[in-house]
Amino acid sequence: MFYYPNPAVSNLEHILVDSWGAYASNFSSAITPCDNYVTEVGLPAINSHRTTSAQWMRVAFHDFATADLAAGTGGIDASIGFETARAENKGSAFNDSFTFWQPFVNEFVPMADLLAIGTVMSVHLCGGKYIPYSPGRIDATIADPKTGVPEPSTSLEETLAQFEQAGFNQADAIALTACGHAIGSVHAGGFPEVVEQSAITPNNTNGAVNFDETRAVFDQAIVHEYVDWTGQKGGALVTSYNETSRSDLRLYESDGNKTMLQLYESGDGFQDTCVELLQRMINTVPSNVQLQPAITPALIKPINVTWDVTAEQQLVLSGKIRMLYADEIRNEPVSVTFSNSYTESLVAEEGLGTSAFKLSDAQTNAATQYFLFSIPSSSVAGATSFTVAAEGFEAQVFEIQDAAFIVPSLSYADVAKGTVSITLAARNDEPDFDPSQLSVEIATPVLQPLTLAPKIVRAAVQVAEVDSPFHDIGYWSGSTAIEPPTGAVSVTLLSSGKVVDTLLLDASVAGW
Ligand code: HEM
Repeated sequence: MFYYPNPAVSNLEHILVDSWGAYASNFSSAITPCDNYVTEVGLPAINSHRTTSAQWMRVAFHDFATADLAAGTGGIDASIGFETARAENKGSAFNDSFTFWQPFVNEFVPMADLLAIGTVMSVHLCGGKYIPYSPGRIDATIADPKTGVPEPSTSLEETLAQFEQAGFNQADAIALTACGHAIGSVHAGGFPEVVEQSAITPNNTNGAVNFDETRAVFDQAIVHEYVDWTGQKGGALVTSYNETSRSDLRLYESDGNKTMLQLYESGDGFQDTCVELLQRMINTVPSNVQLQPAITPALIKPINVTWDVTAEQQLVLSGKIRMLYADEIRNEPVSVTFSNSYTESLVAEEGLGTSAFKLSDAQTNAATQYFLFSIPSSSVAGATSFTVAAEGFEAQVFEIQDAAFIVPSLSYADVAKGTVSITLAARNDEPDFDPSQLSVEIATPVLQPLTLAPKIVRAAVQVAEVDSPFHDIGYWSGSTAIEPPTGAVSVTLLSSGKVVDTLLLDASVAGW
């Protein structure tokens, strides 16, 4: 299967862009609407007063908070998964979030990248601006030996020292905390030292006290209600019955409320401040990690483009093209032209999608439309690329190759048997292509002890030539044992060590 520009960016771009409607990513569905609690369903979810979007941002903060900038350790590396038994990481947010994110982890998408994109999505879908999102984080394999997430009882001096070590000065610490506490609640269930148990009622089963009157909207209300002393007055960490637990009050007052007043007066500037600080937070990574350039929404995106063999033994190139429109869907034709000159005008599917993105200062959210194609190999023989063109779009070229590929309909993970079976197809009539140089590797995300973040187990698959229905294409098959996968098993086909094809098997909720 061809992933553009690569499997990691293709997967993560889907999460970023496809928010609602046709092919909405199951990731954003968890925080739609923004007060949704995905861990429970129906009335229990509503009465829980837990907020998945808020939990995601809290998890990112706690993973980040043990960063030591000078030492180059910690930051967003999903080590928080190993650290949930620490008193400083009380509450259900960590296990709830990791349980939800687990099926999305695969060889190309580490838990740490999901942790970061969780904050981007919560802010972006729930009223805030887009935090430029760069992938490339690496999952920790052990707990961060360093502790130090601020708690409600932590002294001001220690709290500021903890932020300082992670690269945030006093003004940053105040503003970042106000941004974080723009959504969500403090729960008496986990924090009886902050919220009195009387807050727990049949309609509020965890005794949630919201930070502001707009619990699930990423807005400035937290700052207004604190400064104006209205509504929730900044929330339970300001007003707690227990003076020791008034950590937000101590922090906000630590510079004589200067930062909070500046945020108050900055209007929309609050959102920009949050973008800047939250971006710094999610981009704080161990010094050996190199983040990739920020992902931008693809205006033209080929999806699930692959060679496959039909039941009638016909070799076909199929897939879809997602078009992303800044405003209205245009009913102009979309065409695909192959490098051998074969061209087709594509027909749109009925279902439309909506993105949380607004493109190039458009007033409305961007919209998506999908175009299917399925083309016999005889029409595109020898083609090495295809060009997608449509009125109002710059035409884009996407590379393909047909020397060798993993056959999707003949490759599968059998979870009950604990095996992966792969069939690959390769041309045996091309003088400069030698099928004997092909090798297959798989990478399986599996459970590991002490954290809900899967680890990736790699294995080679030995293949042997088998019968093929074609005279110019040979088949090679093989299988290998795997542990139960938690997400998509990735299959990589290499020719003399160079990747020629990739296929994610059983992507289920993480797929298209
Ligand atoms: C002095 C610093 C901080 C302290 C002491 C603190 C403490 C807390 C506590 C006790 C809760 C309640 C959790 C629960 O009941 O489930 C909470 C919630 C939350 N915190 Fe913080 N926090 C701090 C800074 C931050 C920062 C910097 C962020 C993010 C940038 C953040 C994001 C959140 C969010 C989103 C929630 C709501 C979670 C939910 O509704 O489930 N916090 N915080």
